[in-house]
Amino acid sequence: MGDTRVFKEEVLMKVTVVGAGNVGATVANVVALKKFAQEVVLIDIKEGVSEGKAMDMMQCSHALNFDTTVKGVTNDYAATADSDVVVVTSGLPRKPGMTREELVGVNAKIVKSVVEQALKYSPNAIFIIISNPMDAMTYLALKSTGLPRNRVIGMGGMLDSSRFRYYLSEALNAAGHPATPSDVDGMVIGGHNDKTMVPLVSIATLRGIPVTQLLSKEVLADVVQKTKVGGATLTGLLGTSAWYAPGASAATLVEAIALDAKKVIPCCVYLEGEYGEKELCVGVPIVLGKGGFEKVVDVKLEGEEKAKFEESVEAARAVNAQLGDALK
Ligand SMILES: NC(=O)C1=CN([C@@H]2O[C@H](COP(=O)(O)OP(=O)(O)OC[C@H]3O[C@@H](n4cnc5c(N)ncnc54)[C@H](O)[C@@H]3O)[C@@H](O)[C@H]2O)C=CC1
Ligand SMILES: O=C([O-])CC(=O)C(=O)O
Repeated sequence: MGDTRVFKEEVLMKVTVVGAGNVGATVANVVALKKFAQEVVLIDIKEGVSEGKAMDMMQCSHALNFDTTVKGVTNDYAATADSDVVVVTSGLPRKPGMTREELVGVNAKIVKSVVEQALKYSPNAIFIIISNPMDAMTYLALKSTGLPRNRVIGMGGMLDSSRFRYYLSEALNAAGHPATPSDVDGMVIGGHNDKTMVPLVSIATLRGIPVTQLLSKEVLADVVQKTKVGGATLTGLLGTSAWYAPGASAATLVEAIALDAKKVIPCCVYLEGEYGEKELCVGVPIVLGKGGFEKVVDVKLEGEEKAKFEESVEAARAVNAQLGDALK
């Protein structure tokens, strides 16, 4: 079968994934499949679950040809020491009928405690926050650790943009323009919530052709609405929230860091005046490379999209206000 190792000396990356549930296990699995990391440590509080999932993944390595070591541990942060990236998925998922924001109280305690423990053992790590409500959890992780803002990144925009591309491709196909989600370019910014995320219709394209030239206003409004409630739709179908696309999206962020890819990806980061905002974390396009986020990319927002982004910022601030004592 030959040597399939793809590690370069400078890409000997160690990744910790906190939470070995649906999303965390998927992140670990996709990171291993992508073959850029030397080691993935999966950690959970449930006895045996991380160990079992890691063992199951390692037993894929022959069939799927990867050399990453996946290790599972229960509560043993020493095993996570010197990780380059820590992905935080620990916490409750929502059930059908709930909003992500309803998870704020219970997940704030979990996220604060795991970030503090992980940081003790991996003082140089970049943190990727997944737990919901993600924008508030990213803000909490940043404020409670005092880390520089480039090392605390929330994942939501990558996933919401994938859903936007998916729904755009469906609408394009129905209108007689053959398209797969990967033929479509589209970005979602703002908060990761059902009501105020901002799919940027004005700059979405099918292989360079503006979708506004191919789809009616009514169809585009429907695509936007489906994108916004994409997570709730899946939660209704599954009885718990989604994991395949969330896991793949998080692994893609880890990969961009590992390979110093300098990819432009919408992520939730702390703003210091960009987009006219400060003192909160919300989704905007950033350049992602080995130092974490290297810069915020400015998209000139106009008209309705600008107003919608401002609404989204206000919604994110309102959830941050509920963090209360967790921020102390
Ligand atoms: N940002 C995003 O785009 C997305 C966020 N999510 C969020 O990710 C989180 C995880 O979702 P799922 O994996 O589906 O849930 P899950 O219930 O399948 O897994 C969560 C895991 O976290 C573990 N956990 C709880 N407290 C812990 C602690 N203190 N330390 C370590 N592990 C702990 C649990 O034992 C469980 O195994 C939820 O908050 C969900 O809302 C889910 C999908 C997308
Ligand atoms: O919908 C949820 O609660 C989980 C999530 O954030 C997503 O899938 O977008």
